[in-house]
Amino acid sequence: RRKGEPPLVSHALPFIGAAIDFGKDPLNYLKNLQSKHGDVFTIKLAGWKPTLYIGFRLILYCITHARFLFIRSDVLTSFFRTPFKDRRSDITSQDIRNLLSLFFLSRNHSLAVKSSENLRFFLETENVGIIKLHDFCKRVIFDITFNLLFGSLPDYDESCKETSRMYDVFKLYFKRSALLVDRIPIHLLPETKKARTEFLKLMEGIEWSKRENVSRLIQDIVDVNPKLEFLQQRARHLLVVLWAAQANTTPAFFWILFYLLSNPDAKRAVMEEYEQLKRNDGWPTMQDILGIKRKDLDRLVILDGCLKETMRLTGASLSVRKASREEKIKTVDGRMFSIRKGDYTAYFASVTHMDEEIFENPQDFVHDRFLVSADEPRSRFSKHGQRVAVSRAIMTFGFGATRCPGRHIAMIEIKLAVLALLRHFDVRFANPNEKTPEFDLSHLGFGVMPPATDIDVLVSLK
Ligand code: HEM
Repeated sequence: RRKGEPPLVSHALPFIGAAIDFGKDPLNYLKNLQSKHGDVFTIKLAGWKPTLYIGFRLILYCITHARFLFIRSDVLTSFFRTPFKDRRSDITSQDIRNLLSLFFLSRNHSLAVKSSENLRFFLETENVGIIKLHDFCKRVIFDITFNLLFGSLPDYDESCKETSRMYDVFKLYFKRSALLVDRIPIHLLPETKKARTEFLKLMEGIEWSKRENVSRLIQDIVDVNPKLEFLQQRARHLLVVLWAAQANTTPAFFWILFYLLSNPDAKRAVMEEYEQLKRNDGWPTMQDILGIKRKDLDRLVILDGCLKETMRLTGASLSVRKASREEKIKTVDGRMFSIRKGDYTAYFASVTHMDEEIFENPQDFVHDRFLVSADEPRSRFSKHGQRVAVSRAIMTFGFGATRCPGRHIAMIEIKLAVLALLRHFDVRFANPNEKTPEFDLSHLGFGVMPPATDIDVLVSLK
């Protein structure tokens, strides 16, 4: 260590360093180190050495290269402007069809009808069915994301088949993809490698000129290099975007459903608020549902609060930055730390999310934790006597210039999916004493941690 640099934690295992302890129980491990080394320290973690900030509200100088990838607002508008003309007579309820098409956010509301095995099952049979909730969420989010970003084929049935084919391959790739992010070489994961090769081929084979409603984001990527020799690179880029758009949205959708099902008061409050707005106050009716605007959704403050609470409880993003020059970091208590050019720095969101000074009983799901009344300040959270904005208190989407560019899409998508499902279906735990599943820690650091085990839910048409 040079003078002024953060303390370097020593570990019993030289290369692996903190990887095993961090992987087992990250929050307590970091808190323990904090009590020994203070708010800023450097650990060794499987070959790299990130400097971690533990204290909240450190003053961070800008030490990153900005890696912008904006999803343009026209993508959002296109969600709502696209007509949905595929009306099928074999759907059980007009309402479901309309509402589901709304949340599938694209002309091809494929999931509503055919391509989702689960939904098709209960849409077509109207029977009570038991489904695996996490599997269901994976399928739903893939359908939404793929059709939203990549558009769809003009022929409805062909489009549904294509989505199904893509999903079957993607799910094999997705299963172990967390290990790739952890830099495990893909040749050690033969099934994942095979699925990736197959998926890239499917991507390379897409005939873009024949598709409808391709999002601007994807169209721009496609247009950047239309030449044949770059098809493979382009396919890889597309795969990364498709992955990023689902890896966290899927578990977030799972967890909000789980918490709402576990907290009847919360579920009731969410649905009552929705029904009331719809009844009284200018919410678009089913007929003009395409006129729905983001500001309409923003009025569902209870639902918004439940989603924020979900993101707080399950979000474990590790925001990593590489110093592009030598820099000094100043903490709120006035101490300075030197960071070398090329060093990695990291902030682990759970440290804030589980901070007892900011959130009372941080382990609990409190559905109205983020609700404020008109006469209250916008945020009631504070640390060291200073107010903490909600956008700072929840860091599941990361922070700063590289904060997730898909965060608004994700929030809208999840809210609409929750409303559509709970409005039209009775959803209950198959086991009334269902316990909260453990987190799958292999996703630690990415965003939202998925459940380690799936749960059965009982679904029937209302
Ligand atoms: C609940 C859902 C989501 C969560 C929790 C989430 C979280 C994150 C986080 C933590 C990052 C890294 C931010 C940082 O470095 O500070 C990120 C990056 C990214 N996310 Fe998301 N994300 C979600 C949904 C989405 C969606 C729906 C899309 C696309 C439509 C998306 C696209 C991306 C992309 C492209 C990046 C890389 C940005 C860059 O490197 O500049 N994400 N996300």
